[in-house]
Amino acid sequence: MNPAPLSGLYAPSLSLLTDLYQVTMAYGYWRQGLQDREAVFHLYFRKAPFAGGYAVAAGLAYAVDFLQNLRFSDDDLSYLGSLPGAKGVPLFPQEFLEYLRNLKFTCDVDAIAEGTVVFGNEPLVRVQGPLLQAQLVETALLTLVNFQTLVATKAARIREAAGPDTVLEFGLRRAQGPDGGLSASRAAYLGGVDATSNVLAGQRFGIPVKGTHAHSWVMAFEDEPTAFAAYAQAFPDDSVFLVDTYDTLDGVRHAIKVARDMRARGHELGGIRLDSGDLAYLSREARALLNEAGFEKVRIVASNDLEENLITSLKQQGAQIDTWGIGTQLVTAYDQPALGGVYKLAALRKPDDSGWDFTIKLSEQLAKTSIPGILQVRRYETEKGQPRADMLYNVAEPLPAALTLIDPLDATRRRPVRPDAPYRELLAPIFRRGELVHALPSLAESRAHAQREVQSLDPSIRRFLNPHVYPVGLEESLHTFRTNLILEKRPQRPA
Ligand SMILES: Nc1ncnc2c1ncn2[C@@H]1O[C@H](COP(=O)(O)OP(=O)(O)OP(=O)(O)O)[C@@H](O)[C@H]1O
Ligand SMILES: O=P(O)(O)OC[C@H]1O[C@H](OP(=O)(O)OP(=O)(O)O)[C@H](O)[C@@H]1O
Ligand SMILES: O=C(O)c1cccnc1
Repeated sequence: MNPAPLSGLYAPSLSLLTDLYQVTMAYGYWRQGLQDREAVFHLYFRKAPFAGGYAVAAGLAYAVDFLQNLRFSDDDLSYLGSLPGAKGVPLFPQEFLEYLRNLKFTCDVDAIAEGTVVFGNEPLVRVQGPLLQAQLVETALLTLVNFQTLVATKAARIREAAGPDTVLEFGLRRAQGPDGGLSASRAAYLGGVDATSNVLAGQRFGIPVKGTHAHSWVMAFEDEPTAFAAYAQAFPDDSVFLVDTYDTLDGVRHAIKVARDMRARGHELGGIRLDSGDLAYLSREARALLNEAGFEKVRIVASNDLEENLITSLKQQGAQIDTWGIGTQLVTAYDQPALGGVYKLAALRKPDDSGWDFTIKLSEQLAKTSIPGILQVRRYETEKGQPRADMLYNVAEPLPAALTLIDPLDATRRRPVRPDAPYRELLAPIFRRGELVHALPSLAESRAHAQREVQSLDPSIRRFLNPHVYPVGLEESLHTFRTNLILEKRPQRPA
């Protein structure tokens, strides 16, 4: 089941979830009669986030929901019609608004499945269709895919650090507003956390919901043992006590006392939570106290501004923590709050329909120069399914028999492709002529896919510190074409 992830969160129609310039360009194209010229855009980021070696694609289900519902309502049109230009005349004439009223999304969309590991320069989404439409959806696609890919990647890193431990996402209170919280909970689950404290995300996406209690629960009673006992009365088999309100190790002793009473009544304490102090030391001490008292199975949850590097360090210090509660750092992607995904025009059908004009955006930096063509990503893998290298190629041109990958940033770095190397193509058809042609996987399936994908990467690419750079190359004829196009477009100024 795939509930429409955006429904009810915002205005009845989300078609204005865009930058004004998409609408002004749409009007301009319409005036020029260019609205139906066939165009191809790619959505991609340039560099994996968090100085990491990979990203986990996410947000496609939101993008599909958005595109399926792309229609301008009467309210949308009257709002656009109310916008004044500088001289007080309406920015958009009525005839254009009538055009928008009848507009239906008719593009082809190909995309990389959520949960797939992806690298810089690889199109996560490719939109091909009438120029006006393909341009119009830029901003929404970027906002939907950039943030979730960022958070799913952060979650995958936290999962990597936590190993087999349980990871709970606790971020809603610190998230960037309601959808910052909701879509972060979704992306965090996709990227590998086990459960969320966010009840709306549980209801909407079927994510398991879990939690403990706050300090205020303890503060609302005369003392800590009374508070724990009261919580155990309410949840005799589902209690995790927060033990650090006054003194952590005294708190553990109080939890043990109440756990004994629970056991006498046939119930078991689920866990304790540490939320301050030296988590390595306190968790070791807590584990020793619990084990001595015969509570080996009581879990130790830790929270307090945790992230992947702290988890790694705490494990190295011998922390006895088996459940990690992660809020702020995960849902706000604290160390890199935005993924710089972009959406670039890469091909335009020639006016006489005789083929394609491939387009390029130049930049002073080669890293920011776009890649022309109608791109597919081919992932070469070992027989065991470990990714070895990715090749970007232009599906509109024939592929040569002998393939060579060329590093887009350094043409001297080349790799010939073994003719029999197994591969898979990452971009799959999602929409054809505006019709959804792909059965989206459930969130749980995408999460399982993400875990397999990240696990399949070599540890040198997964490590946090100076990860190995995964090879992504341009197919040689694409590289040559791009180089020539750069030379053709760049002004050659005399020395
Ligand atoms: N053994 C440890 N090694 C490294 N970092 C730790 C360790 N124990 C805790 N931390 C982290 O140190 C940071 C600060 O914790 P600190 O104990 O200084 O303040 P605090 O416990 O948050 O205080 P407060 O009582 O205000 O919550 C947190 O991010 C916490 O997760
Ligand atoms: O630290 P995070 O990763 O964001 O995890 C969520 C935090 O939210 C709760 O704290 P609370 O709102 O009570 O604030 P405080 O513990 O930071 O004082 C909880 O005790 C965690 O510390
Ligand atoms: O359930 C918890 O322990 C929890 C939930 C939200 C934020 N911090 C902790």
